[in-house]
Amino acid sequence: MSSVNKPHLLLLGPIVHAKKEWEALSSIARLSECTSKNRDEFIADLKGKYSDVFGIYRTFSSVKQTGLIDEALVKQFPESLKYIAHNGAGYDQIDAVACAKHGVAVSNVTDKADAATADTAVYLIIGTLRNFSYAAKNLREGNWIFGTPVGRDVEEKVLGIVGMGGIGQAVRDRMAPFAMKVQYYNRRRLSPEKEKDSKYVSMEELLATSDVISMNLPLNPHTRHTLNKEAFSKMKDGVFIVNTARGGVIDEAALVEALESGKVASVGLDVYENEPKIHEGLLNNPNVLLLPHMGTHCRETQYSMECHTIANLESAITKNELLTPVPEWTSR
Ligand SMILES: O=CC(=O)O
Repeated sequence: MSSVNKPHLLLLGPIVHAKKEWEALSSIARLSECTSKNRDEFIADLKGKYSDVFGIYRTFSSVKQTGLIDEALVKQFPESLKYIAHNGAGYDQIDAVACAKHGVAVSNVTDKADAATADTAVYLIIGTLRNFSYAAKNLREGNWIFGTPVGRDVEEKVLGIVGMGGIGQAVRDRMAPFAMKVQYYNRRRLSPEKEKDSKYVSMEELLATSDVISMNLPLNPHTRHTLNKEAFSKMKDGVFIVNTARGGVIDEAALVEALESGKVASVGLDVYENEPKIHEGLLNNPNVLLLPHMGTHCRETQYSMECHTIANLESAITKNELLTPVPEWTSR
């Protein structure tokens, strides 16, 4: 195939670990890298040098170049654009319904992100229960253990997992050997093979009976602020909350209020409502464990996520379908 006849793939954001695999796509595609510096420039380029683009590889950080892939942006897409392969499990930066309406299929990374994200949740669950973040800071300040509040045992605590997809199940599998009692809420109950020893409960019951609540559901218009003021009021006093999903599934202001009142004993967070901004009430609270959205920040996971995203585009070119299209596309 001569270069002019090959479909045009646009790289939006960096590929760090799978450069060779991306380059290898040049046998079937014309590859280019997005140079637009902001949304206005990107929209102009969609009418110029990207006007024949067939597929886009995008990363979470590329939002700096394009803004959200919302309906307004989708309306600017050239006719030629048929596929967006997102390198990430969560694709809340993309209005996948608007894309589907305009005939653009979107894929995300499915199981490749599960293990590393679940490992992060495990760290946050144990770390918040045991006050490890507080203790580490105290030690560095020369206070040894003095002043570190006494923690809580992990064993026998009831862990409530909200969202029992691949990541939720991986959290369950990791925490069961720690003798936590695992219950979960999911839109649909899992099959007995997938459910294993975890107990399916209503959201109301999960809120009322969990000692630790782990958020593992995607962010979308239905799940925004799943934990809000009302939800916090239904929880046990002194509950622990962990979030490795997306900040927006929790109302951060209501969370800070619940922490300040003691309703919530502590939180372990990897994600925030307005990243990279973090609520002052969290930043200034020594009794919380905060990470900078690094659930999949490890080499092997990032490599396999990049490869998976590339494989989605390869499949788009060779088979005219994505390997892991998002549900908004399959159910359109
Ligand atoms: O946050 C990370 C991801 O969505 O993969």
